[in-house]
This record gives sequence, C-alpha cells and structure tokens, in this order.
Amino acid sequence: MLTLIKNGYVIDPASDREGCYDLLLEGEIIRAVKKEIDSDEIQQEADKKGVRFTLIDAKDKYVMPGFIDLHVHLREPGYEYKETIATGSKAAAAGGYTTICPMPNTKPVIDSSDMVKLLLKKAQEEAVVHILPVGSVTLGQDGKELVNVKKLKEAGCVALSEDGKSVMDTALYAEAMRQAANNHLLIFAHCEDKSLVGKGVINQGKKSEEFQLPGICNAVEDIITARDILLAKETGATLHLCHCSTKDSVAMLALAKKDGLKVTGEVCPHHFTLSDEDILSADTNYKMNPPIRSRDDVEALKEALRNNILDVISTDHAPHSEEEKSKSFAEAPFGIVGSETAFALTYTELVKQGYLTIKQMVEKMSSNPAKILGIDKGCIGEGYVADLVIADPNAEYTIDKKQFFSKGKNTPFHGRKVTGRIEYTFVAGRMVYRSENVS
Ligand SMILES: NC(=O)N[C@@H](CC(=O)O)C(=O)O
Ligand SMILES: [Zn+2]
Ligand SMILES: [Zn+2]
Repeated sequence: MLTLIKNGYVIDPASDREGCYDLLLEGEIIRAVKKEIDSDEIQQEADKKGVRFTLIDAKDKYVMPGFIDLHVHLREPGYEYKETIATGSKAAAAGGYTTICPMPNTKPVIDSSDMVKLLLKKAQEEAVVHILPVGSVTLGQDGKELVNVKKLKEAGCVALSEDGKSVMDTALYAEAMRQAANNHLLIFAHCEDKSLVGKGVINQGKKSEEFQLPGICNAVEDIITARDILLAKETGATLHLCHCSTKDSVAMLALAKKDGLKVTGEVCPHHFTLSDEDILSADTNYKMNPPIRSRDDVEALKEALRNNILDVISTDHAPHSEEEKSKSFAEAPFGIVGSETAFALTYTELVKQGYLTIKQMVEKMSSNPAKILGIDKGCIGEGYVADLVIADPNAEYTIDKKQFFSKGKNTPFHGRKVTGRIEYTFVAGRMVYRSENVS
C-alpha cells in the first residue's frame, strides 16, 4: 500500500522540521519526506506493484506526528458499560491519538503480569491505536501490598500508577519508586491527600459555598505533589505528575526541574480551558478529579505550558455512563471524557490565543510524551512507523457529544465553539480515522 500526503504543513519538533512537505507512506513506514514527490510516479509504481494507492491533498492542513496520550481510562475489563478498548481506542483515533496509555483502575485492577497480558491481547484484537499499559502500584489498588514490579515491566507496562488515588503509605510508595527505578519503569502520580480531601467534590471557594458542596482545597494536591517530588529525589525514580491543576504544583515542578530531578508534568485541557467561575450550576459534567480550579490557577497552568514547565497535555479521558452522571453532584463519579475534544480545545485556547506556538503544541501532545516513554514515536522521519495525524486548523464548529465514538458523553464542552478539526489519523500507515467532513 502506498499513500501520498501532498502539500501539507508538516510540524515535527523531533526533527526540527516545519514547513510544506510531501510525505510518502509505504506499508507501515514513512518512506520519504520531501519538498516535492511526483504523484504520477507513485501512481505508476503502485500499478506496477499491484498495490493500492491513496492520494491525500493536505494543502492548508497540519501534518503532525500522531498524538500520544499518557493518561486515559478504557474501563475494560469490568466497566464495559462505560467504555471498551474498541470504543475508547476509536475515540482516541478520532482525537488524533495514535498511542494511548490506559490507567489500571479497571475491575480487576491491572496489577499482575496476567492482567497486563490479557489487556494487551485484547488490545491487539480490538484496538485501532497502539496501547501501552500502566500497571498499578499496589495489589488491587488497596494501598497495602506492592505489585511485582519486575513482572509488570516484563509483561509490557510502561509505568506504574495508582491513578484514581494516591498511595498514602509513604514508606510503601518510596519502596515502589525504588523498584520502579531499578526496573526502568516510570511513576505516573495522581496527587491527592486522602485524609485532607474528605468528602470534597468541587474546588473549595465561592462555588463550593454557592452550591453548598464540600470543597477540595489546593493543598490536597500540593501536599502529595511535594511528597512525591521529594520521594523521587530520594529514590531516583522518574516521576511524571498527572493532571496538574494548581499554581503551587507547577511551582514545585519548576523547582524540581531546576534541581535537575527526573520529574515531568502534564495538564488536561479542561484544567486550562475552564475555571471554577465557569461552573454555573451543579452540573456533574463539571465534576472531575482534580477539580476545575480558580482563575489564578488556570493562569499559572497556561504560563507553565508557555515556559515549558508543563511538558505534556494529556486527556485523563474518564468516561462514565449517563445514569451515573445523572446522580447528584455529591454522588456522581469524578471524571469527564477528553479524547475527542483535546486537540480542538488546545488549539483554540492555547495556540490561537498565543500561549503556545504550534510547535510547542505538538511537543506537548506527541514528541514530549514519546521522550518520556522512551519510545521511537512522536517523529516524522524517513524509516519511522507512520503514526500521523492531519488536521484542519481553520475548521470552525460546535462540539457535539452525540458524534463521539466514546461511550461516554460526559463532557462540559458540548455546544462549545472551537477551531481545529482532526481530519485523518494513521496508525502504522493504516487510516484508522477519517472525518466525515473531508470529501
Ligand atoms: N479524573 C477523574 O475524575 N476520574 C478518573 C480517575 C483519575 O484520573 O483520578 C476515573 O477513573 O474516572
Ligand atoms: Zn487521577
Ligand atoms: Zn485518570
């Protein structure tokens, strides 16, 4: 199979390439990246070889390395009514993602090599994007007994995370970090002090008062962020901070980087797009963990993105059923979907508003996650696997949750006007997504 993508505006931070290029894909691989590739010649070659030829006109479109999402929830096994590997990976592909890292808070938890193997087997059969699993830190995410770190690594995990909560036993977490470091596994940290959060469900402040709901103060996140950075320093672990939401968490991340520690941080589109002032009613589509914070925090997150303190934009795609989300704000589960809105929100809120260059956006959505994972992806170079995304930066439209591939429709962005549409996603040279809006 030969695919020629012509006249696209290629943005590839990994090779420091930005400008108009033609791309030729052969089978799974990027065969050529050139200023001009003659389509007649390629057509003739395809005829001669008897293979299919696809020509895509990407004029005025962005051609980028496929996005890599370090933080999704696929819900399988155990919660297939919320999402499956098939639907979650399709949602990812529709969002321009070609590689995703599912968190282990499934039922059962991904806490053994058998569970990892099961997940990878299912992924191989049903996923349309690459799946790199994250294992839990403790058995059953009970916070008591460590997983077999070496076996999880051997089975194919790229990181360990207790996402959904923090391991509150500091000594146990330190030991987990030591073993993760010895086995070259990353630690993805969800930072939340369990005793301090209490029954909190919304950012503490005007909104928690207005809706008379128990609040979540910034210290809930900041205390554990500080602890985890100090533990990484102590143990030599490579730490990645999940869904940073506060001013002080990014200040500590900056300090850790200045100190030369192996610490990186991610932020999710909802945390830089919305502040708690945008929560006009106790709508459970605004309930997620960590919560949408104050305007001050949002400004700090944007600034940390701009000056590259925050390395990664991830989604924390967290689908839940309509039934679950129609409970009261206090009772509904935390989490919103994100795979299918991340690019448009990032492009609209950060690139168009001048916080990020397009190159920085691609770094945070593709090449930096690849670097953190230490994988040969996030790059448009000859000989690399053809994981690519093509987007129209001028398309203006309204987000419509009914069009999501995800089973989860739990988004606060339904009806929001955005700019930037994913048109095609290629995984290993295969078109796994094509927008209905392209002819
Ligand atoms: N972010 C959320 O609000 N929810 C996540 C868990 C998590 O990421 O902490 C989930 O699994 O639903
Ligand atoms: Zn989390
Ligand atoms: Zn999560």
